[in-house]
Amino acid sequence: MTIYFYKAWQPYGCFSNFSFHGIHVQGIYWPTVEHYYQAQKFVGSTDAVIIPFIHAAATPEEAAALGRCSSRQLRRDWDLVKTQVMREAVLKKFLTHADIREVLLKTGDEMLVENSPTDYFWGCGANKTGQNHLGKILISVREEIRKLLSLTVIHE
Ligand SMILES: Nc1c(N[C@@H]2O[C@H](COP(=O)(O)O)[C@@H](O)[C@H]2O)[nH]c(=O)[nH]c1=O
Repeated sequence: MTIYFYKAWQPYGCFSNFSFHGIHVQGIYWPTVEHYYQAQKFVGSTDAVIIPFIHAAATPEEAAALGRCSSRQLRRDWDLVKTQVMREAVLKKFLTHADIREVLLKTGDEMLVENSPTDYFWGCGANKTGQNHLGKILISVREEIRKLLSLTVIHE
């Protein structure tokens, strides 16, 4: 049975990038994957000054609002790198937090779908025809963690 998730306070909300499960990346702590992801849009761009503000945003909603501002200049390679940026952050999240790693592993081989009514890239969109890249990333992270666990013990 397909597992749908979207808002952090709904069932399987820990799969949302807006859930408060922080990650360390290259020595910097980010309060949510969403903070990290939105900030990466501006690495090396002329609008990189926004990065500390995204980092300091009190909520992921605020971080997303800053990152989604259409008048700012995104890094040129963003469309090429964004899926890999997201995958690395999501992998880090589930390697860092044992409780939600268990939730992810317990989903077995179920399909995971970000049930966003508006996002046809990361989610399935309003009519379920979206590409669901976040769900696909979670499934591939689930597989990678299973492989890692079969080889070694994860050190948090
Ligand atoms: N979960 C969730 C959303 N979905 C998230 O939004 C991000 C895409 O942002 P962008 O590339 O800027 O359009 C990505 O992390 C996706 O999972 N959006 C929301 O407004 N609220 C939410 O609770």
